[in-house]
Amino acid sequence: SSSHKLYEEINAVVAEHIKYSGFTIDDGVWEAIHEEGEMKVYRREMEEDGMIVDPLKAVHCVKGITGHELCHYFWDVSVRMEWEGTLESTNTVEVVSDDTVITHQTHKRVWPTTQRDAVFWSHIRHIAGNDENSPDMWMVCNYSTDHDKAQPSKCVRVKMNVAMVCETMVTPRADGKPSTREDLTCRVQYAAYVNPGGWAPPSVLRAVYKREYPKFLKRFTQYVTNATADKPIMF
Ligand SMILES: CCCc1ccc(-c2ccc(S(=O)(=O)CCO)cc2)cc1[C@H]1C[C@H]1c1ccccn1
Repeated sequence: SSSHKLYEEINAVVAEHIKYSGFTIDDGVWEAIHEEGEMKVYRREMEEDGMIVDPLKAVHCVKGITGHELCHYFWDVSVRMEWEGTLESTNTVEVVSDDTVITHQTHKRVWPTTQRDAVFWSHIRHIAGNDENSPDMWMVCNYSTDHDKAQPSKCVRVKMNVAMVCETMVTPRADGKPSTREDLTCRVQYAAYVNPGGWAPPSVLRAVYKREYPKFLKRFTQYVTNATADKPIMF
């Protein structure tokens, strides 16, 4: 229930991501590391106590799906192993409410770094737009948290703050018939702040992120396109 102690933090993190999801990348500070069709991936080089904590931002445009659908599949832990190629295991340690779960997941080891795991709350939210300058958005935030049911493990625990923010464009049909998937475009903004939790060779980490983030975004959006193709539109 929204009285749960987490909601104060959840609301603050959501507000922060809405503030920064202005869908503008001030090119001066963000370095493009990957461009493929509509997908553009950027990073800023940043270190904290000698550790690489490069913030990552990606924008994408996906035809034929809605922001609600993309966020639903990003939030739904039960399908995560189907699209997240770097995951070794995932375990839901608490269902906080019907829009918030706490998950403990381990990532496959990325040689030569030590294996990582993450414990985070994952919250899905619809932000109803009321006019042009406050668009209708769907958002999922994944934010590191502690949980006594998350077994201590051999892994190094990462700290992360991730947001998937989506807007849906529907082109009105000339014939006034109900929209079909050809009329849909989902504009995606993905932001990730991952602190690796322990030292790893900077060059290795930067190479991993440069390789893995575009791969994950491409594989995830393809997964949602396939999963929704023959289903009614979830607006
Ligand atoms: C040493 C750092 C290891 C490492 C820490 C963290 C993550 C990571 C965590 C969460 C999310 S997500 O967007 O919330 C989707 C839910 O899984 C994406 C990535 C990935 C890696 C490693 C495995 C690499 C990677 C990097 C980027 C994308 C996918 N995998």
